[in-house]
Amino acid sequence: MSLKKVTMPLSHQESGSSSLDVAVGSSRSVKQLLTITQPDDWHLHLRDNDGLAAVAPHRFSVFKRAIIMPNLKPPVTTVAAAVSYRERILKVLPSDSDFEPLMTLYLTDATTKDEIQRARKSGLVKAVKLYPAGATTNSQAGVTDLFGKCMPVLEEMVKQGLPLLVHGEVADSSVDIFDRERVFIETVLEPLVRKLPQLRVVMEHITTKDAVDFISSVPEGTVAATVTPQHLLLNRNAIFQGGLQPHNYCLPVLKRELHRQALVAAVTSGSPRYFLGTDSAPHERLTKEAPCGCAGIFSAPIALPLYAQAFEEVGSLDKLEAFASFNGPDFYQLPRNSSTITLVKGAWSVPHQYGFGSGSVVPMWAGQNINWSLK
Ligand SMILES: NC(=O)N[C@@H](CC(=O)O)C(=O)O
Ligand SMILES: [Zn+2]
Ligand SMILES: [Zn+2]
Repeated sequence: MSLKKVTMPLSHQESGSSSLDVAVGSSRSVKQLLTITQPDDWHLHLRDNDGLAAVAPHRFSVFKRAIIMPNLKPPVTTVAAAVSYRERILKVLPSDSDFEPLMTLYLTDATTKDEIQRARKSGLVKAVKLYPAGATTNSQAGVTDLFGKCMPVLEEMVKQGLPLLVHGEVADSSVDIFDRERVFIETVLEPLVRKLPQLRVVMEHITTKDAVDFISSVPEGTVAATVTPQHLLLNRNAIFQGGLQPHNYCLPVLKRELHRQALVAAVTSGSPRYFLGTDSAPHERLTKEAPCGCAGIFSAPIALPLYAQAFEEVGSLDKLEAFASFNGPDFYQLPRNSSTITLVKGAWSVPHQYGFGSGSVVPMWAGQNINWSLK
C-alpha cells in the first residue's frame, strides 16, 4: 500500500516533534496519524510477582520510562528493597525492551536521612512517596507525623534534590471523602510549601479545581502534578452510572464535572506544571467486584489513547506532546526521550478484561469504543 502523507505541524514549540499526518491508502480510506516524542508515565503501579508479570508487558512498548510506585506489601521503604524490586521488574521485560523503571521510596515515620543519601547515591531512586497513613491502597505503613518525625528527612531531600510525591488526601474519616484533597492542600501542602519552599513536590493524581488553583499559586518548578486519564474523562457520576461501578472506583475518588473541566483546562493550557501519570492500578477483578471493593483503576493498555481522546475532545491535541513527553522529564531534571510513537485515529472497542495472575483485571473503558490506537 502506498501512503501519501500530508504533514501539518501541530505546535509551534521549537523542540516539539508532534505532527498530525493524514495518510491516504490505496483503499481510499483516510487515516489520521499523530506522532509524538515517546512519552513517560510518571505514576505507575506495577505490583509484584504474578501481578507484575501480567501487567508489565502492557507498558513497555508505549512508555520509555515510568515512576514506579512503592506501595507493595511490604512497602518499598529502603534503597535495597527498591533495587531488588527494580531487578524483578527488569526480569519480566522482553529482552529487546529499553523500558526504564524509575524507582521510589515509601516514606514512613521511621525513614532516615541516611536512607535519603543512599537513595540519591544509588542513581536509581528518583523520588520519595508520601502516603498519609490510611489514605489509600497499602498506605497503612504511611506517614502519621509529617511535620514532626519526617521533617529532618524532608530537609535532607531538599539537600539531595529528591522530589516528594504526595497522595494528596487527608485520611481523617470525619472529613467528607469528596473534600479530602482540598483539606490536604489547606492543612498539609500549603504549610509544607511555606516551611520548605525549596522542596520539589508532585501532587499525584489531582482531582480538583482546588489543586489546580493551588498549583498555579506557587512559583513554577516547586509544585507540579500528575493527572490520570480517568480524572480527565470521567466525573463522579461514572461511579453510579446505571448501578454501582466498582471499576470506576479509585482514590482520590472521581469528582464533580466542574473539577473535571478544571483539570482538562489545566493540562491543555500549555503549563509545564502538569504531566502524564496514569496511576494505572490493577486489582484482580473479584477484589473490586466485592462487598468491600479495592480502589484503583487499571488503564495501562489504553492510557495513551484515552489521553488523546481527552485532549481531542477540547480541540487541544497539539498540547498532548508537552504533557505526555516534555513536562515530566523537565520537572525531574531528566533528558527528554528522542524516540517517537504514532497514534492512529479510528474507533476500536476496549477488551472486557485482561489476564492477571490466575484471574483477570478489568480495564478502564472496558467494552466501550475509543478513538485512537497505537500504531
Ligand atoms: N489510586 C488508587 O485508587 N489506588 C492505588 C493507590 C494510589 O495511587 O492511591 C493502588 O495502589 O491501587
Ligand atoms: Zn495515590
Ligand atoms: Zn497510584
